[in-house]
Amino acid sequence: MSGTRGSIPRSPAFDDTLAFVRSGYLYGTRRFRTLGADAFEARLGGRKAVVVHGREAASVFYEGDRFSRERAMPTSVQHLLQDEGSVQALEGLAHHHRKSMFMRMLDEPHVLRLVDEFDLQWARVRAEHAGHTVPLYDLGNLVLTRAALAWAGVPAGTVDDRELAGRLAAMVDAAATIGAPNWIARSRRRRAEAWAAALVADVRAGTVEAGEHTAIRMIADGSDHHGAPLPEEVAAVEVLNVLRPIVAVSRFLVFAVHALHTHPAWEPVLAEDAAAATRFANEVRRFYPFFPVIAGTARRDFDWHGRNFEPGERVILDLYATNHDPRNWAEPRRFLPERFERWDGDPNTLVPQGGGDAATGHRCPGEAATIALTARFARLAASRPFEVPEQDLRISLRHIPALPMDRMRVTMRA
Ligand code: HEM
Repeated sequence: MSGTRGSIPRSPAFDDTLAFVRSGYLYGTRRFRTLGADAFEARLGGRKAVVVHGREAASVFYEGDRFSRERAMPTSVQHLLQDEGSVQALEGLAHHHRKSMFMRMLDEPHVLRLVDEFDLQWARVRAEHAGHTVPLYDLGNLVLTRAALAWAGVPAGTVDDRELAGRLAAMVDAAATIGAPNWIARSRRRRAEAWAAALVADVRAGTVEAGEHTAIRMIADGSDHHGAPLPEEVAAVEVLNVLRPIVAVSRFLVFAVHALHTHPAWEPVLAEDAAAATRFANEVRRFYPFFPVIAGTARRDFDWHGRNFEPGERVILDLYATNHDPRNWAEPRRFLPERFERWDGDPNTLVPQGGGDAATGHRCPGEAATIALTARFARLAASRPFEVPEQDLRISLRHIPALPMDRMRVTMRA
């Protein structure tokens, strides 16, 4: 264990937990600025961590198999978002094998089918709410839940979709909470897991039919890297790992409408040009706040930044600061979709869904689906299916995960 230690500055506070709670998404950005460094050491949640950001940091964090997610995030976050036995908890061969299932499930033909389901469900919900003023966030959760269920191959009528939408959304909404709200969301999650486990059992027993290439079928038939079938509870966790994040795209739908409302010049452009809608979706993902950070635990000894990292050390990659890093993004605080006309596609500069390579590391396998759904909805919204009434459009960067104050209320046209 050679190498130097201490070339990375320390945060001035003994413990940064309160600073993180107070500053939210801007916690890292503020410390990087005052310390004049792109990495610093801090105590967070009573444990030491090295907080890092930027292109190079994202590459070290995501490439080269240096980090696991083991004991990296507080259990309150871990249990709501991924949970034990999930792809995110795996490393090496086991991870590679499970990840390939997700990559197949979320390839281009599957993404196209998901967008088609989304279109159908949007048309249905739009008609159901004609003339009403509703929070777009809640509507998005419902549309995406229905689309995800149909796409995944869950037979219609086997689950209360409104209730499931609430449970899936709560897993993300309550991830950063502690105490009662977190416990309530975790108990709602356990009920969703029980439903998913029963569904997997029914698909395996043949009492519920799921189409050949559907996500439910692929997970029910899934095996580990030794060829053994996935235990029912692990398969259930992975069912939720597909449904929950599809529903989470609702935040980006809201942000897309926020962006269109505040930059109306984009409306005619999006209506005309599908490629512009993709650039718009990417700028939504870069500009607006979603997951602030991702934590990892070093799996082995390595040197970075003139410092030696030991196995078990915790590193926190600041995703928000990386997405707003002026070294890679000119005028990072301006919403400029046209910047993606010239973007070089570097996997470690645009990291709202992680960095590196999705097939080999922990980068999100659902990125293409997220971009396609957000771009599709931006185009739908540009055709003005609703009015945006007077409301509080502010987005507090202190609240994780962020949303506009009034959850983006819209009045659906008849
Ligand atoms: C709402 C948009 C989304 C955001 C902001 C998001 C964000 C992320 C991030 C930051 C990671 C990396 C976690 C890490 O490094 O440990 C990740 C991983 C993951 N995401 Fe997403 N995601 C989104 C949508 C999706 C979708 C649509 C799916 C699937 C349908 C999905 C499934 C997953 C899975 C299974 C992983 C774990 C991958 C692994 O550990 O190898 N996500 N996501």
